[in-house]
Amino acid sequence: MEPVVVVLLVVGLLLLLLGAALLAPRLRRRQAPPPEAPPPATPPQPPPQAPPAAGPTAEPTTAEPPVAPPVEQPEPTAGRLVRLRARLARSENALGRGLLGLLSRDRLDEDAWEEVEETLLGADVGVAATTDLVARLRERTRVLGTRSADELRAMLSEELVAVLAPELDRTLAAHRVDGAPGVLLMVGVNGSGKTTTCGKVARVLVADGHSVVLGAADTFRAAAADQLATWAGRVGAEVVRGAEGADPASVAFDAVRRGAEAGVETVVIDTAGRLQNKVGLMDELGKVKRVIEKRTRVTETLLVIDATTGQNALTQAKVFTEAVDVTGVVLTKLDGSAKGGIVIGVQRQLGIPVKLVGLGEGPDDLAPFDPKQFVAALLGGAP
Ligand SMILES: Nc1nc2c(ncn2[C@@H]2O[C@H](COP(=O)(O)OP(=O)(O)OP(=O)(O)O)[C@@H](O)[C@H]2O)c(=O)[nH]1
Repeated sequence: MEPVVVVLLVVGLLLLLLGAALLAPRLRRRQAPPPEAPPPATPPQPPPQAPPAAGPTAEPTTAEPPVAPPVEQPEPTAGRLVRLRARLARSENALGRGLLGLLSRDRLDEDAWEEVEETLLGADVGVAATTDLVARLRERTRVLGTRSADELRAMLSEELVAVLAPELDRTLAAHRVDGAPGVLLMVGVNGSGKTTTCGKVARVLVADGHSVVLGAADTFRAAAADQLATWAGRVGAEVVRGAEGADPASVAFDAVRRGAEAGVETVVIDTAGRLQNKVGLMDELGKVKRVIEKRTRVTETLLVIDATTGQNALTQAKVFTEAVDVTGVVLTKLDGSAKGGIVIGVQRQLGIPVKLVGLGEGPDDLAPFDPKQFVAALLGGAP
């Protein structure tokens, strides 16, 4: 064999050995066993705890369950008007004291009677009721002759109470009938205080020991449903609401169905009060009522009127009475008005009893209306 060939063979052999030496570890790695099999099952371990805070008494932290807001105990309704009578101070000054001052004049001439008339009209008593009242007072002061302050006060009180028709039934038909919850429908223009009044009425009912479901059928204003939910939460009542812009009638229907399932005493339904279009309003309210009545009867329809909007409120109120069969009036914001005579005017012109009055923004500032107590507050003295 040629020496060159021998050298080439040796070099080739050496290269082969070198290549084998380099590839061997890689091949060993490729054939390595799969990762370790999981250890046998053990009971689940608690998550590792954060190291305790420094200090000898530190305890390990644990998550607190969410805390529901405390359920409030509303004030009883009896005597609320008496408690809130100071809120009528503005009306007391403008109407009560004004009239008493005028009638105690020595000479009640035509000018004096004109002033009495103006005082009554200025307090929103309305023309018809003012004419009646002045005629009655003229007659009685004539018969009475000389008048002591007490006699005058008693006479005025009797006449004001009489013109408030104390014989009207002012009880709220909000209770179960024929095995179904009472249904209270709240209507009125926006801003009159409907949503607030729904909340306050729910409290009145809860205060009297009844259970309530609230229906947020004012789907026009999203905040109204939130507002209602807050009122409900405070007294532990349930609220049924729909999506913003949902059909108010369907929300009202769901609320009534839920109230029936839960066996509550009353379902209180808030509505939107857009007045820009009378036909639209009548259609909407009419439909809400019709749809509810597929299931059960609406036992009370309350018209909420803002006392501070005066005679204008009456014009709007009439639209509602044409749309639905209103059974009672709630006069809100009487605390902010010097025109307490609106109670007389509203009742007289609508022919519907005032059942509740709002005397403030506090949760229990809604009182069952009582003519004698109201007149006593106006004139300042015991009923
Ligand atoms: N001072 C006073 N404020 C009241 C009374 N009742 C309601 N309000 C206030 O009137 C404002 C309007 O009340 P809401 O209940 O939102 O009126 P609403 O009729 O539901 O209004 P919409 O939802 O827009 O139709 C709120 O700020 C209430 O706190 C009351 O008797 N006295």
